[in-house]
Amino acid sequence: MHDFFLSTVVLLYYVVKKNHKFASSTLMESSSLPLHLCRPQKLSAIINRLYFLLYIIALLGHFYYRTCSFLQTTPPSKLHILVFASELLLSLLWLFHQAYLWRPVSRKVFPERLPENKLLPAIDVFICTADPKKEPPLEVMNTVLSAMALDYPPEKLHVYLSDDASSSVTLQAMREACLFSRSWLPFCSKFGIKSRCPKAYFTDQSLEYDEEREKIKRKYKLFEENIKRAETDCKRAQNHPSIVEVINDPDEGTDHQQVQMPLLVYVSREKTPFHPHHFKAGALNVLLRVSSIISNSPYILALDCDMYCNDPTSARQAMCFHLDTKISPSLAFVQFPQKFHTITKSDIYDSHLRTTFVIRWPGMDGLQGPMLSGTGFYMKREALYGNVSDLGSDLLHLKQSFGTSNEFIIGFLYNSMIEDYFTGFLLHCKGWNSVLCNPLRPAFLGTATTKLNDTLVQGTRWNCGLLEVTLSKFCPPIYGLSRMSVLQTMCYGYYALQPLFSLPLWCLATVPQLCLLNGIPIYPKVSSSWFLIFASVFVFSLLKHLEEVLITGGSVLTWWNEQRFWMIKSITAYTYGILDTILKHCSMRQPSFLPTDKVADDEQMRLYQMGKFNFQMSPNLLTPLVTLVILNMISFAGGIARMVIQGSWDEMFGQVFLSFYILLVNYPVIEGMTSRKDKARIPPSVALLSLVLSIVFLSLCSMALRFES
Ligand SMILES: O=c1ccn([C@@H]2O[C@H](COP(=O)(O)OP(=O)(O)O[C@H]3O[C@H](CO)[C@@H](O)[C@H](O)[C@H]3O)[C@@H](O)[C@H]2O)c(=O)[nH]1
Ligand SMILES: [Mn+2]
Repeated sequence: MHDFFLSTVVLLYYVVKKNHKFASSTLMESSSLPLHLCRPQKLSAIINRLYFLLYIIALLGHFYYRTCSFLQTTPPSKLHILVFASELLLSLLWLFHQAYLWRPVSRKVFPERLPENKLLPAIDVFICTADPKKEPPLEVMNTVLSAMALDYPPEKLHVYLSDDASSSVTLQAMREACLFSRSWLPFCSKFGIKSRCPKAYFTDQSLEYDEEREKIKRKYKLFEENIKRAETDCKRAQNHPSIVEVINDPDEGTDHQQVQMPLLVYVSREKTPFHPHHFKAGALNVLLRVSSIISNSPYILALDCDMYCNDPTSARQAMCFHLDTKISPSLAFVQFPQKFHTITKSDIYDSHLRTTFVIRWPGMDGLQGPMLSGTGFYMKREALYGNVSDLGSDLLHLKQSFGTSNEFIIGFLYNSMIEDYFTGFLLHCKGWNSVLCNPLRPAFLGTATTKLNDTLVQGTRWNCGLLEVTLSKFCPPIYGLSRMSVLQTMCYGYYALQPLFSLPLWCLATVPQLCLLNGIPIYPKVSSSWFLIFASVFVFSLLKHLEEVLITGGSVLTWWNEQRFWMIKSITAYTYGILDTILKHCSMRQPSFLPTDKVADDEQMRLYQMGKFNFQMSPNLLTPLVTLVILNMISFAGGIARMVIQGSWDEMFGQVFLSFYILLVNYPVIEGMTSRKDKARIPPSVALLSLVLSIVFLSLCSMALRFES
């Protein structure tokens, strides 16, 4: 039986090999055919530019009105200045965002036109894990196995796992995974399996099982049990020596009669509590150095430990760009969009990051290329070994920021919590390009955060990371301007300023409301034609967002959820991102990168799937949000009363509507305070505290206003 199995595999191997020869000989004849095509999304570009024109006219009208009314009232009121400043900042961010919409493109690849296997370049796969509790070794091994099973010549594939926890369980799991891969890899190629992450493959209910499939399933179960048994004593060490273990060396010859396998290496770098280890960027740089000695492949695929390969052909797809001599000299990386398998249709926490991967990256792809996104990219190793001189700084200083090696002085950059954005930015500044590869079948699938608290903590970390770059000498809108095109600079500028969204949102959720309660109009009268200008600025931006969502396969519900979550994020994650950065600059807080939880308990998953907000979270994050909602409830009720009693609806309608809109969008928060009785509702203590805070704020400010006038 065993022999039969082996000979089938060997036979298959030769058939495949022969086919490749055939394929490559046809390639020779058709070598003029392109490996990929890039098509501008003409219709989108036309719509976007028309919208830009229309909107800028409305905005200019808006500014004109504000300026005139300032000139009429001397001195202009402080509250009006605040509101206008907020509107200006929002407009600036809007302007930067237009760069993404200017020239979107889409691409198509033809992997079947690639040269024969022996001409393909080698690839080192880097997988990072940091915490066996939050990132269970079984899941990590599934990612490792899916990478080993990539449809690529195995002798040209080297898989490295970096374990920042230095967990013996993970190391043991690697050995188990290596054993299992000896059955799994031949099985995948024999049956041409598309879904090569074992867990994903075995949970697919639609599969029919024959004898061989049953056999491999049993082996997987055994593998799973072995790891699960060990998982019970997972520790996350902070103080440990380094370990580099070659788990499977294809050259060692013990496997000579078996199927050829990729090299598999376990790496755990040394860590001491007194020496900064720079989180994921540090781990990636260690992998860069270790791999440069072992395999030194010219290309690198980086994966987060939860991002398994969902399409084994991604490497070949990426090579369609890297091997195209027309673009390859300046091509640093091919980025695949992040996609997730844990997301429900309603996606209440906007975990898809739809705007990023569906709107912004294709937009940048039409310029100099998308930003580096941490995972799912094929990078040219050479691009990371930068030319130091053009950073215009002394070597010692650079070593402090980027690590102590002379040879590998650049690698992934350290000064920011989001090493991907920062590293990608400097690559683009140095003239490298990138491309987005977004095939129909997702190349990689990961776990998105499905808990509100986690999503916001992650958002805080990202925004703090963004600000760290903005406040450094590499401030994107300034540093980028002389080094890349204006549009590409605007794209980076948008992210550089993104945390600042919190300022206008805080302002517009409090100041017009305060004014409403005190009878101070902020917006033009409904009966005046200026009102129309203000209304169109508001309505057009909503409609444009709706158009984008619908055109890219989303629904009205997606649009509404994204509106809400943008507000929530601005008030919480963006705000705390700013606060964290300030604290860090005053050395009152150490940078921290706690990995997100890749496992969800049943209760949490149930809430998420029902589309119910899970308010079990840090009160620090929840209180500001609830306070603003309560404040708007008060101003809305007060505003209606004022309109009825004084008949001032013409003057006050804008502000009453603003409060109403904020309440409407944030209805889940109101529901969480009032009608919900479950464990994940808003705790009454938080609601009470928020009520007190909003009353104190409103009364103090109202008193100050009276006092002034
Ligand atoms: O000290 C650390 C901390 C994290 N990680 C690994 O980094 C990866 C990403 O961590 P995760 O907790 O999943 O963070 P996310 O916020 O989901 O990561 C996103 O944002 C990061 C930048 O903040 C990018 O590096 C990631 O690729 C991107 O998916 C995981 O594989 C971790 O194991 C380490 O190796 N060492
Ligand atoms: Mn992640």
